[in-house]
Amino acid sequence: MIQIEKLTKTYTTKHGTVTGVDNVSLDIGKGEIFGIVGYSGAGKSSLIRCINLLERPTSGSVIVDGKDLTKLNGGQLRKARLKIGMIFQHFYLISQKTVYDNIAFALRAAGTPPKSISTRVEELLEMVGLSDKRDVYPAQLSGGQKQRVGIARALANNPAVLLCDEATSALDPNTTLSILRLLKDINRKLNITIVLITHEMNVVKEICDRMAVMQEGRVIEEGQVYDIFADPQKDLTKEFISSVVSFNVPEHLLKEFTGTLVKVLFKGGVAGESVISDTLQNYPIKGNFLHGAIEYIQERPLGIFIMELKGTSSAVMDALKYMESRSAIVEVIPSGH
Ligand SMILES: Nc1ncnc2c1ncn2[C@@H]1O[C@H](COP(=O)(O)OP(=O)(O)OP(=O)(O)O)[C@@H](O)[C@H]1O
Repeated sequence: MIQIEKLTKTYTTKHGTVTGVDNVSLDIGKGEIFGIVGYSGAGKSSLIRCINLLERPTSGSVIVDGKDLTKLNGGQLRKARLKIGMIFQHFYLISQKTVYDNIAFALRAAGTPPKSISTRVEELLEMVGLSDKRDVYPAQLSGGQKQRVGIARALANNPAVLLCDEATSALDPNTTLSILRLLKDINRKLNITIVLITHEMNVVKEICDRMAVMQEGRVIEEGQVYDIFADPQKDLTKEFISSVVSFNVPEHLLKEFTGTLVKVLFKGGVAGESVISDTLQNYPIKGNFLHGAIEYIQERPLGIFIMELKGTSSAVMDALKYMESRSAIVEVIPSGH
C-alpha cells in the first residue's frame, strides 16, 4: 500500500544541512498497522510528514496505492491526499467550530455534496463513540474525546491510509488505551492501513503488526512486532523493549549467582515450561528460576524466563543446545552483570 524508496529529507538551516531522514526504504502492506518508534530527533516526524508530502522529500519516492506522490502536480496531489488521513498529538481542532462542524469542514473541503454531509458526520460520530457530543465545542471535551473528533475528521473522506503523529502522547494511560483500541477497531472494520509514529513502545506493543526502529534518520531494525519483542537485534531496540517488558534481574542479585545465568524465551509461552522441565530432567544440571513471565504481544504469548543453571560447563552447554533445538531463544547473560 505504501512504498517508501530510498527517502532522504535534509533541512537547510543557518548552521548548515541537517539530515532528518537518511535513505529510508519501507514497504507497508494494505490493512497493516505499522509502528515507527524512536527517540526525539530520530526522524519519525520528518518521515511521516513525507508520506503525505506535508514535507517534500529531498530525494527518493513515496508510492501510495500505486501512485508516486513525488511526481504529482498540485491538483493531483490534493486529490491523492484525500486518501491519506492524519491525526496529531495536539489534535488541531478548530476551537470556534462545534464537533459537527469540525468534521463537516473536512467533508466540505473535499467537495462533498451538502445533502450527504449530515448523514456522513452522524456515521463518523457513531464510529468514534461521540454521537452525544455533536453540538459541543472542543473546549468542552476531554483529550481523548478531542482525539476521537480528530479521528472522525481524518476518516471523513474514506482514506485508505491513516497517519498518526504521536496521537496518544498527550493522553493519560487509560485514555491512550481506549484510543489505541478504537484505532485497531477501525483498522479491522475498514481495512485501513495505519502508520503511527511514537516514542512509546507500549503503543507499538498494543496495536502494531509490524514496526521499524529509527535512529539518526535511519531505520536500524524492522520486522513483525512479535518477532522483534522475542529477539531484538539492536541495543536501542532492546532498550525500548525493556521499557515495557522487564526481563531484568537487579544487578546486585546477578552478582551473587555462581552458575550460568541464561535468559530463555519461548514463542508460544506455556509450551516453554515443558521444555525447561525436560531439560532439567535430561541433563545433569540444576536450575533456579529468577524470573518468569508470559507476555502477550499481539495476543500471542511470549514466555520469558531467567534462570541460573548449575553443572559442568559441558552439561550446561548441552542443555542450552537442547533448549535451542526445541525452539527456545537462549541468551547467556555475562557474569558480573
Ligand atoms: N523544519 C526543520 N528544520 C530544520 N531541521 C529540522 C526540521 N524538522 C526536523 N529537523 C531535524 O531533523 C531531525 C529529525 O527530526 P524529527 O522531528 O523528524 O525527529 P522525531 O523523531 O520526530 O523527533 P520529535 O519526536 O522530537 O519530533 C532532527 O535533527 C531535527 O532537528
